[in-house]
Amino acid sequence: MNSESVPPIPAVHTVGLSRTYGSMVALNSLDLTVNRGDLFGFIGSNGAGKTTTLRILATFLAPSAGQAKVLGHDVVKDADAVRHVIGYMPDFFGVYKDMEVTEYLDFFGACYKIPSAQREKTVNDVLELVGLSEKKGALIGALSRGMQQRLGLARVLIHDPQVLLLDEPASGLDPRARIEMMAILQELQRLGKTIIISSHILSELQTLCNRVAIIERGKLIYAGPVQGVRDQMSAGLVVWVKVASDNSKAIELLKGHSEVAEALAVDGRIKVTMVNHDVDHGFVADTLVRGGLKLTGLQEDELGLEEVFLRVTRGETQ
Ligand SMILES: Nc1ncnc2c1ncn2[C@@H]1O[C@H](COP(=O)(O)OP(=O)(O)OP(=O)(O)O)[C@@H](O)[C@H]1O
Repeated sequence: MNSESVPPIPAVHTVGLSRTYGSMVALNSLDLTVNRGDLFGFIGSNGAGKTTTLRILATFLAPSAGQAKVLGHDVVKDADAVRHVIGYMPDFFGVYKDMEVTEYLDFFGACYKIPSAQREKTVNDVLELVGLSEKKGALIGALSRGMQQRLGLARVLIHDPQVLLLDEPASGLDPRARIEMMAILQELQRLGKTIIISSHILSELQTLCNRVAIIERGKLIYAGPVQGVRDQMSAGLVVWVKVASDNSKAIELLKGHSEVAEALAVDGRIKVTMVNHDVDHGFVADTLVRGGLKLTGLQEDELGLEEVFLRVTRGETQ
């Protein structure tokens, strides 16, 4: 085998990863690959197993069965090596409210054995990355929730890890703080980090992540590009049509077309569901115009990830 054909080591690779708590199966044979450089969304409703997975990857929790590797290091056999390459931000973390921002980061820098001569620069760099340079001397307790989350992110960046495991980093943030957090994550991806972000807030991951995995009851339901979720889950493309008059004639004309599975009037418009997802819907306008009708609107239905998720999980939350 020549060197070009050796596949790159993925950022995260799990095979048959399982975790039980007594008789409760929290994670059920999870096979997951996250490539280097991915901004990877890990999606699941409450209790789906996201935190359990991230804690195993962060070496805080032992798997009951299966294997997990981070950049080729086994999380059980090679836990120390894993800890060096990851930055783990738990869903709930205590902040030392009476400490100043720089003191706090300096403390964690010392824990990671960053030499004191380097620490000031490292702390300044991470503060700049998360947009907190102005708050260097502030008491942590006086920071807003969004700032505290960003400080938490700064903390996990202090040893310059390659893989970030972020458990719901945007939870509890207002829309503005959430957008700021997402912008920072995009910047970190641009800097070459691999980022796994868990969330049940789907709409924000839709545009942020290049790949997503959906888990439910500890089982993987989907892994791949965001667009793939929509394609896989949407039975047929939906197009919304508006005609100047005579909806019933329009429906009759459309129903006569072999690509149309269903056409029905909904709130003054016509919802046209195609047989397939990847159909060219140009024929809809042709059919109506040739039938003597005046078309006043035509819009493809963009199936949101939220809706897809609901379809995918069929409400199987615990
Ligand atoms: N220490 C524990 N002891 C017993 N059961 C646990 C423990 N930790 C988690 N579980 C159970 O394992 C399942 C998965 O939990 P986990 O926290 O991984 O889910 P999650 O997807 O992160 O959920 P959330 O979005 O609510 O944080 C849940 O049913 C949970 O109740």
